Amino acid sequence: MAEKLALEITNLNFSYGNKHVLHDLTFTVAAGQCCILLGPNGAGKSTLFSLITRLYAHKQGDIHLAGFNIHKQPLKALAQLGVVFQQTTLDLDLSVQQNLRYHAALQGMSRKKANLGIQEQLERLGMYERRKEVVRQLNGGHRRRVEIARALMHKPGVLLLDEPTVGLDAPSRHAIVKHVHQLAQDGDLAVLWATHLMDEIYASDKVVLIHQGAVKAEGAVKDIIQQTQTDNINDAFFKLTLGKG
Ligand SMILES: Nc1ncnc2c1ncn2[C@@H]1O[C@H](COP(=O)(O)OP(=O)(O)OP(=O)(O)O)[C@@H](O)[C@H]1O
Repeated sequence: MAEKLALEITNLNFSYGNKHVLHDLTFTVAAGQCCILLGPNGAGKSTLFSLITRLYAHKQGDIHLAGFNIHKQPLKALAQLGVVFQQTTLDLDLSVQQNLRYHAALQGMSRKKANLGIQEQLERLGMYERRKEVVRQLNGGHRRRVEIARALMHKPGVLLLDEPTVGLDAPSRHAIVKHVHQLAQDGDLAVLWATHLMDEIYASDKVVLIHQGAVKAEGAVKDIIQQTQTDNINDAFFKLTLGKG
């Protein structure tokens, strides 16, 4: 059976003024797939996320979410998108539940639907018992889980996470990585996870390696290792980005 494509990036180009930073980027993420967007600092990961979320508009290439072109059918396309940004955007003085209710109200969800969504998402992330706690009291890892729950409340088909483990300690990082992989596996959720940390990659993941705004390798972890004739994804990364290995 053909894969159901949730995110399609096709020949995408982007410049800041006359600085051309994305070069003919093309790759796909299927429903149920966890795709690691791996790239060193300055590779273009955040720029790509800004284009997918329509913070910036691209002039060349296409982005489709669940088959909807983000230029031609922006509302339908963006309804398929959940995003966890690098910087936290929770209100620290509100409880977990209040943060999520506020977000649900902005999305135009009824109170009943919001409550059901909040319960469902917080339970999946092991945070439902903590819904009445003020966010300021939560550690970084638990705050991240609340942000993931918030991003999933409207049941998007695609979840973008921009370096979501920055600043977290090792156990919290490990827990977030595990949770997100589980979310992709359990549902039909396509995950695009930007990172430069190799230990966040599972063997079952798809990897898109970008460097200087261009895709240098795309595929299953084992295929990239084979293509680069290296022993592990770490060495493959260094070979493709530094020409070493
Ligand atoms: N607002 C901007 N104006 C001009 N150039 C920019 C701007 N934002 C990013 N860039 C440049 O675009 C390129 C890609 O940057 P981007 O932030 O997308 O990379 P990144 O992979 O997200 O890096 P990091 O891991 O450091 O966040 C870099 O050369 C960067 O200097």
